[in-house]
Amino acid sequence: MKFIDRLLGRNAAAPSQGNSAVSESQLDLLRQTLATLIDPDTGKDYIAAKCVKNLQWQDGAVSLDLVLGYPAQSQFAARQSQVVTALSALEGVDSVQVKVSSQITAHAVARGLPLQSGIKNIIAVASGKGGVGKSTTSVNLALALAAEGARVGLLDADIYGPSLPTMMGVAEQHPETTENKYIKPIEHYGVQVMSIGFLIDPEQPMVWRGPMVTQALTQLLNDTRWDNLDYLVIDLPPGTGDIQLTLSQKVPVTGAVIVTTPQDIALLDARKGLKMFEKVGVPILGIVENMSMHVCSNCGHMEPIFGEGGGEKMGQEYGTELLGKLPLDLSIRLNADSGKPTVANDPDGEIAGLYKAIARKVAVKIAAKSQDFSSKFPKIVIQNT
Ligand SMILES: Nc1ncnc2c1ncn2[C@@H]1O[C@H](COP(=O)(O)OP(=O)(O)OP(=O)(O)O)[C@@H](O)[C@H]1O
Repeated sequence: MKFIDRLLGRNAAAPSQGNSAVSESQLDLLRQTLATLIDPDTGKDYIAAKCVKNLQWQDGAVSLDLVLGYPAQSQFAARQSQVVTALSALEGVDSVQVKVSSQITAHAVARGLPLQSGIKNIIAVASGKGGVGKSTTSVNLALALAAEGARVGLLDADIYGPSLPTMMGVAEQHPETTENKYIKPIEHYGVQVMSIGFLIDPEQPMVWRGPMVTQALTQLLNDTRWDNLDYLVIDLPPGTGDIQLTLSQKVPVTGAVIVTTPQDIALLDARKGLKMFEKVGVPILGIVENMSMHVCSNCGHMEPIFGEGGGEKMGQEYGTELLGKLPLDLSIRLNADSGKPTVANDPDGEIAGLYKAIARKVAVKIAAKSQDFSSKFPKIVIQNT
C-alpha cells in the first residue's frame, strides 16, 4: 500500500478517487441485481436483509461476502451459485467470487433480562402435555442447529424425567467441575449437554417442590461453563405450572417452541403453554406437530393415528407459524432410545431434513428479532426518570 493511501486511511484494493464515479455506478448495478435475489429462508432479498459485505468490482472481477444471520451450512453452495449465476450474467463481469458464511448475534429477550454469560440466544422447548415428543424434538433441534454450523448447548430442565443424557448417548458420563465452582457440560455430537440427570440418582423419585426445582434449574443454568454458544436449547418440564412460569420469568429466553401432537387433548394443553408464554412476554417462535402421520414400515400405508391438521389450526388461531411436522416413525424412537438421535444417526435422511428445516425456521425467526447490544455497553444503565 502506498504511503499516501495509508496516511489517508484508503484501502489500496478500493477503487481510486479518479474512477470512483464509474465504480459507484458499477457497484449500484451489482446492488440492484442482488436486490432481485430472494433468500428462500428469510423471504427477503440480500440487500434488504443487509447480507452483502465487501462488495468489489475491479477489472471485470466481482467479489463479495454473503453473511447470513442464521446457521445454514447445508445451503451455502446453493446460495453461492444463486449469486454467481445472477452476477455473471451482467455485462462486463468476467468472474464472480462469493464467500458465504453465517454470523449469529445475540437477540433481545423479553422484559430486558440480562443475557446469560456465554450464551447468545436461548430457545425454550415446551409442551402442555407429557409424552408428546418434546425431548426428542429438543435433541434433534439442537443437533440440527449444530449440523448447520452453530455452536449449540442443550439443557435438560425436565427435572422429573431427565431423558436427554440417554437420548444423547451420554448417560454414563459425569460432568467435571472447573475453577472450583463451575460444571463443564458434556460435549457429544458437537453439542454441549447439561442435565439434572447427571447430578441425581435416576433410580430415585424426584420429590422436590416447585421453588426447589426452579432454584436448582436456574443454578444449573448459571453454574454451567457454557462455551460461547450461539443457541442454548432448553427442554422444559411438561406442563404449564409454576415451574415453567417462574423459569420463563427468570431465564432470558429469546423465544419458545411448542411441541404438540395433532390430538385434541394435546392441543388443548399446548394452547395453555402458548398462553403462559404470552403472559410472561416470551415470544412464540412456532409450533412443531409431532407424531403427525404414521407410515407403515411394511406396506407404506399412511394413517393419522393422532388426528390431522391440529397444529395448522392452532397456528392460525394464535397467529403462530407451524414450523414443521414429524411423522410417527419407529426409527425416531429407536434412534432416541439408543442414544443416537435421528439427526446424528442419519444426517442426510428425510427425517433429519425435516428437523433441519425446522431448525432453520427457528434460527431465521430469531435472526429477524432486534439485536441485543447490552454486552457492548455493560456499564451503561438507562433509567426512566
Ligand atoms: N415422531 C416420533 N415417532 C416415534 N416415536 C417418537 C416420536 N417422537 C417421540 N417419540 C418417542 O415417544 C416417547 C416420548 O418422547 P419424549 O420423551 O421426547 O416426550 P416428552 O414430551 O419429552 O415426554 P416427557 O416430557 O413426559 O418426558 C419416546 O420414547 C420417544 O422416542
